Amino acid sequence: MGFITTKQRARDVLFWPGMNKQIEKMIISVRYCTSTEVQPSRMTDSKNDEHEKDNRFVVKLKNPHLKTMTEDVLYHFTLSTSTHDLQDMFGDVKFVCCSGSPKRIAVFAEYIRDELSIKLPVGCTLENIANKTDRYALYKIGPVLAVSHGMGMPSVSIMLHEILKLVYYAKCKDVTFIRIGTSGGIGLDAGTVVVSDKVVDGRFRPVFEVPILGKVVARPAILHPQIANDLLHCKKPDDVFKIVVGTTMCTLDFYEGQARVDGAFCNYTEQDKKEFLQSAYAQGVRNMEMESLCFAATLHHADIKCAVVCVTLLDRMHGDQISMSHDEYEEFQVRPQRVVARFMRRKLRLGSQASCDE
Ligand SMILES: O=P(O)(O)O[C@@H]1C[C@H](O)[C@@H](CO)O1
Ligand SMILES: O=c1cc[nH]c(=O)[nH]1
Repeated sequence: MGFITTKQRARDVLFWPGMNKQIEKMIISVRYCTSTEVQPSRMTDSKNDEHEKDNRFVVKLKNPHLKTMTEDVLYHFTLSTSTHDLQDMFGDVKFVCCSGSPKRIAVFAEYIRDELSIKLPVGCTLENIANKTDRYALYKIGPVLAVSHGMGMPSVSIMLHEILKLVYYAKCKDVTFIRIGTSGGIGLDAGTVVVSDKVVDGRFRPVFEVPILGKVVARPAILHPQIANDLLHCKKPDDVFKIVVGTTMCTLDFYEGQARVDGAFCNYTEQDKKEFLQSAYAQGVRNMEMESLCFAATLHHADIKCAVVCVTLLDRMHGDQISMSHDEYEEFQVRPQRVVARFMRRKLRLGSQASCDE
């Protein structure tokens, strides 16, 4: 769990290889305020019990080497299979929600705690589980893991390798990953929430290319259509923002990669840029960001359902610079979080069954 009492925060618990499992479990249950202390999710009826036992839903990884390792260190999260009981800490995770910025993911963790009515024990605060490193931030809020991934695909890829191993060692079942991001919109008002139905690279190709052992391996980037559809239906009539579905272009860079003319370099004209954006729009592209391709391809490769939901910060048809006020930015970035919260409440059967009620 991601909860540490203020008293406990000061002293660090020592774990060592070969530590008696019972002692280790006790320490972890005190340190992370185990799931018995938070309100259990309502996915516990008899139908779901059967589902829980069904091994088809367990996270499996296509790496035979993992089975031969005596210890696996999830280096960028300062977690390890020999110092942490990952199953005890994370075994009940159903959703992994990801955003670029550690600050935004911390806000999301607090927000989702309230939305899912997760009760922290008296004196406990939500704590960054990866607080010994400044690479990523990681929070656990009942069945939700909230993790930051930094900017760009290399950073997302490292996060995904380690979080996928985490959910694998934790024996998590039926997990869904959702990227909750910001993006540049194409032909959309700023503040629109885009649910991606497809992701493409800067050349309109729905594949993520990874050079491995000197050869390019192309992994198809595929999102889960049903989840995209469910997210889209989490719209409420009184929302002040639109939710649309569209293709997301994932680029290697924020400036030239996204046809901006305001980077340090630019050897094309405003007209060239306009034509590129118009051509993208004609091909169904509604926003641009920098992580979705690696996200969709890696999770599809791991046979895990995933979705991408991003708010647009500007309409790229009208300019390149993002110059909104801080308050507007804060309000915009919470919009996709609200949609995802409704979706998770619905899946966890909290509140009304009939809709994505908040
Ligand atoms: O998850 P976020 O909203 O941080 O992702 C987008 C894409 C880039 O990483 C970054 C550029 O500002 O924002
Ligand atoms: O224009 C934008 C805005 C946010 N993120 C991007 O990648 N591009």
